[in-house]
Amino acid sequence: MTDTGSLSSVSTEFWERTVRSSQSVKGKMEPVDYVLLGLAILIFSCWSVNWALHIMAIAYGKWKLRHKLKTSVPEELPGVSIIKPLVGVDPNLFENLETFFNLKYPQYEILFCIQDESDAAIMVVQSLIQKYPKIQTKVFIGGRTVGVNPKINNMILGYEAAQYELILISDSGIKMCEDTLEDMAVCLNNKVGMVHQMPYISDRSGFASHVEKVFFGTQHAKMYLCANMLGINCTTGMSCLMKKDVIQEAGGLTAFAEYLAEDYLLAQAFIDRGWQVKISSETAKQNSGHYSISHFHARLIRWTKLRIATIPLVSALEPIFQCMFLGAVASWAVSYLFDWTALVFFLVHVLVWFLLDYILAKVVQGGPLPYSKFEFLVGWILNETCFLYFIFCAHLNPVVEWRGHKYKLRWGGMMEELNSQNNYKSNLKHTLIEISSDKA
Ligand SMILES: CCCCCCCC/C=C\CCCCCCCC(=O)N[C@@H](CO)[C@H](O)/C=C/CCCCCCCCCCCCC
Ligand SMILES: O=c1ccn([C@@H]2O[C@H](COP(=O)(O)OP(=O)(O)O[C@H]3OC[C@@H](O)[C@H](O)[C@H]3O)[C@@H](O)[C@H]2O)c(=O)[nH]1
Repeated sequence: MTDTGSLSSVSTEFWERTVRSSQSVKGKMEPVDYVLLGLAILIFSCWSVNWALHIMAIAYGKWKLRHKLKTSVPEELPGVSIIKPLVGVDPNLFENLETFFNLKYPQYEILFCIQDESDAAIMVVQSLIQKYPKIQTKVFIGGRTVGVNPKINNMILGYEAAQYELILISDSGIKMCEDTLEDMAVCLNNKVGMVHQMPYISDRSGFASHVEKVFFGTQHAKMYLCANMLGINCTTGMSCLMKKDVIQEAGGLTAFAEYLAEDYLLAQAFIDRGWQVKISSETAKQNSGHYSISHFHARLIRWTKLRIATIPLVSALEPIFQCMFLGAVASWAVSYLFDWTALVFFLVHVLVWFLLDYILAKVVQGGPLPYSKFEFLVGWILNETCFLYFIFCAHLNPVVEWRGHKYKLRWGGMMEELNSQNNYKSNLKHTLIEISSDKA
């Protein structure tokens, strides 16, 4: 018998056995039995796909995150305008911003965009500019209202003043290594128009930080790596390098100012114009000095709301790829299809998932994990059990709170500010404080 022949005889056997077992349990097949049978097979298929995603994420992570592209002529890399949108100061802000003054990159400028004129971030930035007078910098305060998204309003002056062909949007909490910018820039070519860093967490002390690290190194990394490997847009804009002319072609940053998920839509604009969007080999080191479990959970709920409004279909599928939910429904499916014991199946499912996540966490870290196995276990259980609750909370209330302002999300990802009488439209100041000397 040929391979195809044996395969089709196996699948016929599976069907006959499945139908027989359903019939033997329930007597003659009723329409509802067909529905249950179909559902059980669908769940079992999703369950099988899930393991493929796990393996794919580990393999792709191992390859991509360790496979640095290099250029033999770094001095020929195009100039980069780095936009840093800042709101407030945290204990790590100075240290994080300082890493941008120490980049090993031939030509770049840093465009600090500070939302409020009374923000203490201005002092932090000024002291760094004084410390590194050779680095090209500009400071913009107050932004300009071009839409509702406050990050875009804040960045717009910096964006318009950018003089180089590449733009790096880099959130306030990001810490760079000396070669991070080069690592990103070498990924761009005549096919790849945008490169972003997969979100991760720098090594900070404390359980709250470990929980975030476990999340970004496991369930988040799994989907992020798989999506990127399959060419599916899954872009978080905390550290994104892109070609300015493509953004201009899409209408400039202003074109995204009505949306909360401006990062995802910006990447989509590149894809729609035939450009590829890739991740770089280094992960984004989020190193905000303010972190706690409640802050982390609030952020994940905000992101979930934003995904529900922007890409409802994907969001509807999200619970299916959660460990506990998938384990529970798959346990029912296998007990229905094969008469397996649901509880034993569920426990084995959770154990294997946990072990694969541990392997993935090590791959993403790329070195020894800064937490113990016990901390990983507790953080993992917390993340896996809370996620369905986040999805529930996100569905319950479409109002998003971001840096002290409230926004209501609409289908399609458009947003509307709720407390607009307090918003910063009223105190806009388009101020350019200082332009330092050119880099020597
Ligand atoms: C057979 C098709 C199965 C599709 C399954 C889809 C299940 C999606 C499950 C989880 C989603 C993961 C989300 C990744 C992180 C997003 C973080 C985030 O919310 N960032 C926002 C804030 O910066 C940003 O604005 C939004 C980004 C949108 C992300 C879009 C996610 C699409 C993910 C698709 C993953 C597919 C994996 C491969 C499936 C075969
Ligand atoms: O009102 C605001 C809020 C935020 N921001 C800036 O936007 C950046 C990201 O802010 P946060 O760290 O609070 O938020 P997140 O890390 O959750 O952002 C992430 O999710 C939402 C997307 O729109 C962002 O592009 C993405 O970076 C920071 O640099 C912050 O200073 C503003 O400039 N103004």
